[in-house]
Amino acid sequence: APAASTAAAPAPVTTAAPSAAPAAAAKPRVVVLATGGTIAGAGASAVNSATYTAAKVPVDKLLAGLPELGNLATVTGEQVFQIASESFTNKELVTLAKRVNELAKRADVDGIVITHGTDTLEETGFFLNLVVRTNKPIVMVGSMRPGTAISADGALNLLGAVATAAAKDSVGKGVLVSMNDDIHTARDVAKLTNIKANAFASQWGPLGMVVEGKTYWFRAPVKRHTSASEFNIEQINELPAVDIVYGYGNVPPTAIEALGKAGVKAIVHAGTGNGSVADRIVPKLNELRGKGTIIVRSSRIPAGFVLRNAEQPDDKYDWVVAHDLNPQKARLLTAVALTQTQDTKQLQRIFWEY
Ligand SMILES: NC(=O)CC[C@H](N)C(=O)O
Repeated sequence: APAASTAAAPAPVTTAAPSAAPAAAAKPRVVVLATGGTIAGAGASAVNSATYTAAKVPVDKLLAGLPELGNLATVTGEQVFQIASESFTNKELVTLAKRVNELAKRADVDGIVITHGTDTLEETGFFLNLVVRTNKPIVMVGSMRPGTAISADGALNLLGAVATAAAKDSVGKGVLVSMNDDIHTARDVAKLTNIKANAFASQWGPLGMVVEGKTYWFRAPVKRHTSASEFNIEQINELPAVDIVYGYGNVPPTAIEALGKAGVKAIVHAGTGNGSVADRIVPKLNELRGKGTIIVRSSRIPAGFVLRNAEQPDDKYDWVVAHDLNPQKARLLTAVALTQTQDTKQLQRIFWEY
């Protein structure tokens, strides 16, 4: 058998028998970073599919319960946090992104899986997609039922996520979300259904599927991400204050006034319809814009996109539109972009490109 040092040599063009290098050496190495959520949840009984405590089970136990992972990759686990994802703050996002970045730079890591609560999974995934400069697969995964429930979905989702992180054809596709047999780009995906296992959907469709530990692809992202991003977590230590106000009938200006007083750097307005803004709210936003606050016009509608200068004269008001990003993702892109520029033309370019 050839020495192990020849393993990286170009593949022979003959049909000679494969080298007898140990199988373990050829296996992709995947690190599972655990942050909590239902995938680490536990309930009182097997019928408790929706009533349970999230973030209980440590990563070692999750991995030990799924020995089949060893057929796909050499898997190691690391507990980063043990929280429900609604309690994530900017601090956790930055800490996690820095850890993912460190691991992605290591020669002995081929892919990274992040177990996460589903409530803000799309936010963390999109943030990583913007700031971690790597081509290596980064795959987010969660579950809708705790491991103690009948028909728990966590084990299969985790198997799919490790398979996706281990797959060579996942390279360069940015941060992915592997849930319920689907593979989504973290940029497009959102939690759109509660309770049920098919919680996640992308308005432009998933990228592919993962079935019995094998990936199948049908499309690829066209927006800038990871290695093609102008942002880099190595230069980001904190995020500026950016918050969201919601649009609805009879909305008072109270929340906007409070955010203005709190000194937020930007407000994302989650408007009705095509990002429409109530007549009494417009002057409140413009008053803050006059003081330098960035105004981003998004929509509470989960599909379609906000068209610039429709519904509101964005050029005249010097506002930015969120394109097709939902308000929570628009918050993150605004915060990341503000670490580089305050210029609204640049900010709008960034919203078109990412
Ligand atoms: N299905 C879930 O993961 C939801 C549990 C919890 N609210 C969380 O987001 O962490």
